[in-house]
Amino acid sequence: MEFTKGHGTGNDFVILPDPDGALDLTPGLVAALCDRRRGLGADGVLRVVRAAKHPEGAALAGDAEWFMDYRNADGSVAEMCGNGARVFVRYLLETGLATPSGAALPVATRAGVVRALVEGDTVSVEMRRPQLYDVATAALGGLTLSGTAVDVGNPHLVCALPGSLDLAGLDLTRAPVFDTGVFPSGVNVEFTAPGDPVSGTDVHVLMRVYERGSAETLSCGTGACAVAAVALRDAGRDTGTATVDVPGGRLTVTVTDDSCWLAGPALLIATGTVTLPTS
Ligand SMILES: N[C@@H](CCC[C@H](N)C(=O)O)C(=O)O
Repeated sequence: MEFTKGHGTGNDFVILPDPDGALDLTPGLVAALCDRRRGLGADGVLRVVRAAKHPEGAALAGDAEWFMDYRNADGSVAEMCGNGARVFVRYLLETGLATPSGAALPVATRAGVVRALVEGDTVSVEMRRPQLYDVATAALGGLTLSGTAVDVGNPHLVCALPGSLDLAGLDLTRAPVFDTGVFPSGVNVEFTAPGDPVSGTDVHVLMRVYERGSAETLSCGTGACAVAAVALRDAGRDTGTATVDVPGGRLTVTVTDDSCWLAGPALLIATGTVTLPTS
């Protein structure tokens, strides 16, 4: 099987070209590819399939030729992956599956069509505007934190740490416990602390994340969008720009009246072939 490896701010993916949708991408195969000791190692898999050749893609594609079939490292399916979309677009352009033009490139995802612009190392993706919809808690060890539930196509819970706690000191080796009544399909949990002012942006937030299906990752693009929307709300704003620092680097999020732009580096680092047991 041919693969490419790529990442966006350290959120890493195995990319599988499958234009005709011929690959039997089982949860077991995804988990084997993402295994960091016995496989290639990744936070998730991006299957590159022509929208018309994928049962979900065909219904969702609109004007998009390509469908991003995203899977978490444990093999589960997710609706959306912000960093994945940015890496996916880098892959389409570098392999010639899409042609660079001044116009934004549409990509179909389970959360609808997103549109991407590329400038040097930076890939920006326009996604839906995050919807803040509830208050919920996350428990981590002996700590219970209140947070905001946010829909970015996939589910998030954004919890600000009290000033007395150090973000870097949180133990994210175990999954936070959340309310399954609020999040029946699971949730990605972001922990945040305020950052020092950054010129040109309205808010600056430091974030760590425990992702549904992938455990702690170095970055989560949709998580950064959720965090930005909550920080802007807390600053009394509906729209604006946020700098979100994650363990893997820096993302910039711009929330507009009707959408959300996620910008940051997206890189391809290797290509090769892999053979793994499929069970
Ligand atoms: N890392 C991604 C999000 C991937 C999906 C997530 N784990 C979920 O299950 O919803 C991103 O960059 O957005």
